[in-house]
Order: sequence, then structure tokens, then C-alpha cells
Amino acid sequence: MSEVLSVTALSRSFTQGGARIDVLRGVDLTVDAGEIIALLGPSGSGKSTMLQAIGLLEGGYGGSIRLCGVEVAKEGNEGRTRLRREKLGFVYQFHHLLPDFTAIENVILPQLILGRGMDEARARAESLLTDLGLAQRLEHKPSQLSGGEQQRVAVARALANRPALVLADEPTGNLDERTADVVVDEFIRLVREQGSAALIATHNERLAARMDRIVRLHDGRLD
Ligand SMILES: Nc1ncnc2c1ncn2[C@@H]1O[C@H](COP(=O)(O)OP(=O)(O)OP(=O)(O)O)[C@@H](O)[C@H]1O
Repeated sequence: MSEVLSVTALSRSFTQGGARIDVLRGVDLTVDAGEIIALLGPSGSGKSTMLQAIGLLEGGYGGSIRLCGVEVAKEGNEGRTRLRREKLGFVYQFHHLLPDFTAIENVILPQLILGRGMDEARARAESLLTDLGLAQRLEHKPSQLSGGEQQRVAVARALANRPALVLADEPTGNLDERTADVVVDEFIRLVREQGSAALIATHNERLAARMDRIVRLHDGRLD
């Protein structure tokens, strides 16, 4: 299996009010192409911090992150931005959709940023949203959609560029249990269909059991 992500000795500390907390203390993780991994850990254990580092959203960490064979620390800002756009997709707890754009526009936009033509981007967005049961909601704005629908649009947006790795931070944390189950099932199905890997932080052991592998963050390391 080819390797999508290799994290070695990842560390991250914060200093708050003069006190230093070591949130990540040497995290090692390898993710193979197409692998779907649940990241579990109690509140405050550092799941979001870990996803932010892997998401190349923040510097300030120690250790090594290799994404699709590229050592991230050796890249400048431009290189990191390109890697993020080309290789990663993100789903957050709250959808973070652009409020003034329709569902389909929210899914088209990241594709245009990567240079895909409008017709192709629109066709891909429509196909993903239809697959997620939103064929009748393409022209709705986020505020006109239910929480579960908004999260489906966020899933479509994350997958639009066929990322090698999807990072999801509590993707169904604000949904009721039944809706969360359905959205996670659809999410996993689509990720599998297109062969992406995924690292999904969750508190929910039941949802985690549907994934290929579970890793647990504890005392700043993965068990
Ligand atoms: N920018 C920051 N400055 C100071 N401390 C921070 C910062 N970001 C995170 N922390 C601290 O790092 C620890 C880990 O936070 P993080 O959000 O990564 O945990 P989590 O496992 O995702 O928690 P939850 O499941 O509640 O979302 C917490 O104690 C938090 O207070």
C-alpha cells in the first residue's frame, strides 16, 4: 500500500498565562492510501491540535509530517498552501460553508481555485451533491438547509478535488444521533468510492467502529 501520511514524533506545546502545556508529546502515525482511521481521545487530549498540524494550517510543531511523500517542514508558505489545496480535504464540526453562496457554488469554488474549468467543476459538484441526496437543494444557501444537509454539502466540498487525505474534526458533532449515523455512512461510502484516505476525530465510539482502524490519543501520544 502506498503511504499518504507519515507523522513522526509530532509535538506541540502551548504557553498560556506563563504555564506551558505539552499537548502532543511525540505522536507517530502512518496512513496508507484509502485507509479510514478514527482518531479518538477525551476532550482536550489534542485531537484538533493534531489535525491542525497535519492540515498544514499551523506551524509551531516539532517532529516530522510527510504528506504524499513531501516533507512539509521543508516547504515554504506557497508550497504548503499548494499541498493543502491539492492533497487535503477538510470537514469541520460546524460546516464553515460560505453563507452568501449556494450549496453548489460552495462545492464548485475549491475546484476553480485548483484551476478546473467551470463546466467540469459544476458537473462534479452536481454529481456529488446528488449522490448525497441533495439534488433538490443545489441552489439553496446554507441558512436554508438543515444541519444534516449543511454537513453533506461540507462533505461534498471536502471531496470535490478528490484529495488523497480527508481530515475531519467531529464532522457530526452538532447533529442528532440518527442524522450523524446517516451522514457518516455517506461520508465513508464516498471516501471509499473515490479511494481517498481519511482521519476522522470523534468522541463517538460507535461511529469509530465503522472505520478501518481506531487510534487513541492519550497523554499526548497515540496508544
Ligand atoms: N491556541 C491555543 N493556546 C493555548 N492552548 C491551546 C490552544 N489550542 C489548544 N490548546 C489547548 O490544548 C489542549 C488540546 O486542545 P484540542 O482542542 O486539541 O483538544 P481536543 O482533543 O480536540 O478536544 P475536544 O474533543 O474537546 O475538541 C487543550 O487543553 C487546549 O486548551
